[in-house]
Amino acid sequence: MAPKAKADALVQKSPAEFFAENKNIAGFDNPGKCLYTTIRELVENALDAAESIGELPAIEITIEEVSKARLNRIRGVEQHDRLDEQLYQDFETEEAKKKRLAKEAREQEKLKKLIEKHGEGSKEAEAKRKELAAAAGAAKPGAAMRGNLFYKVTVKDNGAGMPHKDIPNMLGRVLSGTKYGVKQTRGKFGLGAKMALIWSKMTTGLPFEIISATPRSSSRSHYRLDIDIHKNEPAIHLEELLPNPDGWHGSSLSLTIEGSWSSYRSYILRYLRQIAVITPYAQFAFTYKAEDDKNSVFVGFRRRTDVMPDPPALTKHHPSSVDLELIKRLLRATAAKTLTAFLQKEFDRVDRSLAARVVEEMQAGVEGDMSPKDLDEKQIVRLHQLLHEIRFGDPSGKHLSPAGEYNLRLGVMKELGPDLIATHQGDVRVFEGHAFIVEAAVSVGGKNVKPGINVHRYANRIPLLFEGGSDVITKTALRRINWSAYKINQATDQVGVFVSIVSTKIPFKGAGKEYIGDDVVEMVAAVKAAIQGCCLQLKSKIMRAIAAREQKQRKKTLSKYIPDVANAIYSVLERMAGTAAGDGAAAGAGGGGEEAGPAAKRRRTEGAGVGPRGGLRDERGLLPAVAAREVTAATLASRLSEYVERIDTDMALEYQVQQGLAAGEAKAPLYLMPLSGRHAHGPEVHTSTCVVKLLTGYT
Ligand SMILES: Nc1ncnc2c1ncn2[C@@H]1O[C@H](COP(=O)(O)OP(=O)(O)OP(=O)(O)O)[C@@H](O)[C@H]1O
Repeated sequence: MAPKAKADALVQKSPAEFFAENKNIAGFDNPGKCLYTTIRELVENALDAAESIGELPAIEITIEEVSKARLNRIRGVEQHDRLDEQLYQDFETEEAKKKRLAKEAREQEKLKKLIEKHGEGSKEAEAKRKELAAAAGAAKPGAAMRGNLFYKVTVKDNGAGMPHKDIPNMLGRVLSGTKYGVKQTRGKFGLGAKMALIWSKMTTGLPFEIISATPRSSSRSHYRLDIDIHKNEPAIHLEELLPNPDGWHGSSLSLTIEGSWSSYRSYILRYLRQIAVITPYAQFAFTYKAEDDKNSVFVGFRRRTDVMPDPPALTKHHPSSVDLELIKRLLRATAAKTLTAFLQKEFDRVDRSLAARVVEEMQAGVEGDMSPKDLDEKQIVRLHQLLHEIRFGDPSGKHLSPAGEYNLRLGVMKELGPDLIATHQGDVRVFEGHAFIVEAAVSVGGKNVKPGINVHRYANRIPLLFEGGSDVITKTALRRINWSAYKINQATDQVGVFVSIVSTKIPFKGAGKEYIGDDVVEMVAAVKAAIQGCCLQLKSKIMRAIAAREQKQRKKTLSKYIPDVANAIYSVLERMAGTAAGDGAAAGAGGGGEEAGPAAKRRRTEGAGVGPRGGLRDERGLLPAVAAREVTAATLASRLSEYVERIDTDMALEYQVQQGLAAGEAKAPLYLMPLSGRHAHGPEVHTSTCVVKLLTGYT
């Protein structure tokens, strides 16, 4: 008989337990990704903290390798000598070892042959070498473990710091933070730093080390704290106040975690490079301290501007964005005494008269001067329905803080140095009652840019590096833009597409904040419009560049033939000059063969006048000058070169004029000089925007 199934026991989990068990939801997938996400969360907190007090961010990021032996010393664990080697993952039998070594020898032989065939340093040899290095690592027992090491991660900022008493809850309680309001911030969920702490707890067991000071504080808070995952509560190991003699403000947060620098190094550096693009007013100093110093890395991203965008402002909930629960929460928390005042005070775009009209519409005994706390369940439901049915004005978007076209352009120029760049900032748009702005930059060329469309995504000025395939920005750039219409070759041009979305609500898919879904139609349209705005500007630049290139090529081609043409013409002229009296055939050939005979010869030899720009012929005619060696092949070549040069300038000018006319603006040089009493002026030309006085001379 089958055993009787036991009813599943009821278990309750704290939010900390939930996220510890499902850490991939928050971007903590594997040790390498955990190292990356830890840095990301701490850097974004640092930027938010500096910008919140209008301070130009200066952020130091340090990753320090911690060997297992050192970690054990820190944790007070004694050195462990193995008793039974066979128990361990990295144990290898003699036979397996022999097999592995034989295989490695065979592969080395193949590499030798490739070097003989293609040469040392060739693409083929290098590819094989890489393959061997990867295979050698993976083939050894226990390899899966070996890439992962332990790292002490420290991020220090010059931001707002944290109030002493709030630090344990801010950093030791999952889902607690100061960024839940309707405001554009990099952080949102009150989760990131705590996830890093949970990861640290799961892998090294070491606590958070925090030093923080608020502006003008005479002391620095020093905490060593941990999180009780079961209770979702901070566990404080050390709490002290240190003196702050130099008035420093900011925070320094340290964690020791397991990670994999080797596999996520490129992501970490790419992330920093991209955050430097969108935040050129910030300064980042990144140090990787390896146990073996020759593997250490330092990368600095200097501040390129002191112009910081206006900080985002806290705004009110838009009526169409609230759900039933939120309305109840607002009703419970409000200080407003009347329902009309409640609507006016708690919601965006609701003034006194609109609030009164909404109350009127609620009917069923609801009065404007009743206390909002007296609304019963049915009345609240009615209010919720009305807030979603009534047409309210759109949020203004003034509370948002886009990077700005200036910063975006500067950042791209600084990091990529492209040949061409265009930027565009879209209008404020709205989805689900939240304002958003999309900005874009599209660049062509530059250093380290691969051929094709290279998409860089930003949300609330955070670079998004993962899950690009599903993101609204990637999908729009790759599928919804007809690049060839803008003279851009999608496959071969080195195109950088930078799109930044800022909003009080970014529709991220998941708490890891890695990508924005492609299902918000308003966002799809705004992203497309922003990219197209850049492309339109680029198109005219590209067409101008193509015309200039073609012109250069034309000039090069013409110039190439000048020596041959000059020699050919000159040899004809020489013959004509030497045999002018009787060589009708030669003269006919030299004149193109369409006119022959003595009269035509006379016209040619006597010349048809002087060229308008001081040509080759003088009053005696060309042939006597040739006969006297006053005109040589070199003279002809030099005159032809001048002509090609002049045609080039004329064409360029004509092109410029046409371009100007095409763009609806005729261009002419304008000279400005200060007027003095000595200047006499004659007639005046009045236009809609200015008066032009024509100078007639000095008095
Ligand atoms: N470097 C810092 N300076 C000042 N305050 C900080 C700093 N780091 C964290 N905080 C405070 O701690 C809170 C919690 O941070 P945490 O990273 O856990 O979540 P968050 O940034 O609010 O949201 P998210 O999970 O989306 O990143 C923040 O809201 C902020 O108030």
